[in-house]
Amino acid sequence: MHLQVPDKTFTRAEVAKHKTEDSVWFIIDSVVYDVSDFLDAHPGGEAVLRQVAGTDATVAFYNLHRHEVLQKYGDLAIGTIEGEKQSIITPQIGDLSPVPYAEPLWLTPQFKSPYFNDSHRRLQRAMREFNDKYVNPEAIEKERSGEYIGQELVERMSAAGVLHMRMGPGKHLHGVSLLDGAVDGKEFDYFHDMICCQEGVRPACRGFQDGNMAGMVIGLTCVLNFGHKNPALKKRVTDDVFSGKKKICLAITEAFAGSDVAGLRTTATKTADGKHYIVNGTKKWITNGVFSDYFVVGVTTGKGLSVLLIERSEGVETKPIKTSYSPTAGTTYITFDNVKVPVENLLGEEDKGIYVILSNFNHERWIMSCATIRYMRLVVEESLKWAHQRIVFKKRLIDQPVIRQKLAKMIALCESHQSWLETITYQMTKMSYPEQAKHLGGPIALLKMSATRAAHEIADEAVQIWGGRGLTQTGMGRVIENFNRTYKFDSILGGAEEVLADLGVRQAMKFMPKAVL
Ligand code: HEM
Repeated sequence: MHLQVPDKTFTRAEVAKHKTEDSVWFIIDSVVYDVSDFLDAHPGGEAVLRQVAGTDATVAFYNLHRHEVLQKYGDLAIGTIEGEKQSIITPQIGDLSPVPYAEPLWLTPQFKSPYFNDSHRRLQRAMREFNDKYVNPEAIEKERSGEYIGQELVERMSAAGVLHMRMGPGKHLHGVSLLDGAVDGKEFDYFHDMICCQEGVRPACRGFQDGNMAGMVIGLTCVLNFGHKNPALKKRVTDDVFSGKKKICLAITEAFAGSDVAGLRTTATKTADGKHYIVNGTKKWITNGVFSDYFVVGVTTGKGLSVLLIERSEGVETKPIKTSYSPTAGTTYITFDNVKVPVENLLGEEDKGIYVILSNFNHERWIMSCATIRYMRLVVEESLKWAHQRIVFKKRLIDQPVIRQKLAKMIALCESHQSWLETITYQMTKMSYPEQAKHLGGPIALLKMSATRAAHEIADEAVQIWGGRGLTQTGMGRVIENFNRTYKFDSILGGAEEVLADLGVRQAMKFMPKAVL
């Protein structure tokens, strides 16, 4: 599809006359723009527009702007040049990108994959359309403004089953309408899960990506899997969260303990009548905490760790923490001051909360790998587009061998990690939960560790390709700037790179045969 412009046509000679004080016209990709009333409003200033008045400004324009600028300011177009057609494609809602390597191979028509069936492809199409229409515009707006996700979007995601799908495969999907039947909840597997996760990265707003119910993805799991002691509570919380009425988060890390969860210092002491716990302590870096109603909290209970579901109530205070990504993520410092929690709110067994916490880790780390790897691809796509459109030293960037070297490295890192991710995902579809815990903890830890190392390399190369724009939050380099500023979140959250590397090798050590040498 091309830009929608008025039917009128002009000759190039007619356009050339409009370079006067009162009238400034120019041509971009065969479309004629009258910017006479836009001169004052142009963010790049009036002088630059006057310099190209009456001429074909296509090269100059694309050297400085993203194509989407022309969609936003479509009213400035007054017609096309007689006998000419637009050549630049305007992406439409739901479209796949035609740029090489911009989509994973399984979505590239010429390539085949053993892993994906029709329901995966249907879900991918439906998810992309849904995100393009509803999620991405809000993501871009909220990433910039720092406001939290809007209730209308949360409810729309709830009605479409998008919130449910974010929790991965399971009974919670049975009988739920998922994007108007794009996939049946019973056949939803980890490849569907991967699709939801990877499609969600495309607006390139790392803060909003977490602000968009990341707390639910890691917090509600504990209620679904370990809330059996109190079925009424489990049902109420699950219904509240899936309907979008209430929000939930996972509160484990503290100023005292990050990846080292055994060092937690928030205490839960039973009252004399044995009916309540009294919780005291603090939690730090809690995603979505500021706007959450429910907190899944790691506490010490004397002989070990336990996990409690705590409702926002007297003694619970939350305040935002400023981080290097957008405040829209709702990163929070929480204090619990003599908070009274019914014993029925215990998730799993007392003093055995470590199993509740650990049970979350593999899926969380796998999700983070899906997202990081998809974000890397977005950076590759943007960089390929930019390298073809940016002219420096009288050549396109792509014509410089040094730029092609950088792109080659970026593409290779991206493709190799996606392939590894798909291999592990396939194992997940074939293994029971205990088998996954036994055999995949190590590989998933190594995948996440390696993906974030690759992200580090890609961010570094991409900023070198983009120059100042890779450090500028608005305009052409927006995606690169966001990636470079935020990729570190994934190398810390859910287990730091070094901790995961060590875990991966220690898991392998467990399987070493005794007599190898
Ligand atoms: C219909 C035509 C145009 C529109 C709607 C437009 C709009 C914009 C917008 C929205 C920006 C802010 C940065 C961004 O979002 O990318 C911008 C920046 C700029 N524009 Fe334009 N522009 C147009 C044509 C041109 C042309 C033809 C030139 C020069 C030949 C030009 C030169 C610039 C410059 C130098 C900047 C600053 C870029 C930077 O900070 O990196 N613009 N323009």
